[in-house]
Amino acid sequence: MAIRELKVCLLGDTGVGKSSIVCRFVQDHFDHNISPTIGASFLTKTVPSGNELHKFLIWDTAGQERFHSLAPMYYRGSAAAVIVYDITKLDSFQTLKRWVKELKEHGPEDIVVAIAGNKNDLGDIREVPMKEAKEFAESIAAIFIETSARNAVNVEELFQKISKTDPTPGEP
Ligand SMILES: Nc1nc2c(ncn2[C@@H]2O[C@H](COP(=O)(O)OP(=O)(O)OP(=O)(O)O)[C@@H](O)[C@H]2O)c(=O)[nH]1
Repeated sequence: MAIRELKVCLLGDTGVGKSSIVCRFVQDHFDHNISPTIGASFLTKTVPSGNELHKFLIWDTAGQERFHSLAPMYYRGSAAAVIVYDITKLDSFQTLKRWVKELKEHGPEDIVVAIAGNKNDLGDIREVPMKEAKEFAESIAAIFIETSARNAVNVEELFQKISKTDPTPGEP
């Protein structure tokens, strides 16, 4: 069976749940006390898709501002970028917009962008309306999905959507 490799990086503010999304996808596990990422971490997961196997090579970057300058090392080689915000933190949506701008200016030309509004299990304290985020995603032709790493909602779907867009492989 043919294996297609897909390099994906996760970007977004600290604490939005990037590592939790990856942990849910790769290990189907959620940790309430997960530590902030230092630098970046790398994980892989292979999933069957039709007649192929899709191997996701995932770079989970650190959201803390002091690590910002490392991000180009990860997004430059990626076929897709998942930019995550926290639906309960308006600030994290502003940070997402800055990531979109940075990717447009410095990222690979054909990079597939997916926007993930995480923590949708916390809808009662929501600060970012889904409609606003969806419209923003449409305006930049990005994939949009709300996820809950905690409740395992839409995490697999997020990666499925990325593989369906047929992103070109990133540079080595
Ligand atoms: N309620 C809820 N909490 C979540 C969810 N995803 C992550 N969290 C919590 O949010 C906090 C931060 O999660 P992380 O996965 O470390 O966030 P991160 O974006 O990787 O943070 P950095 O590594 O600093 O960039 C942790 O306490 C998680 O348990 C979710 O879907 N729902």
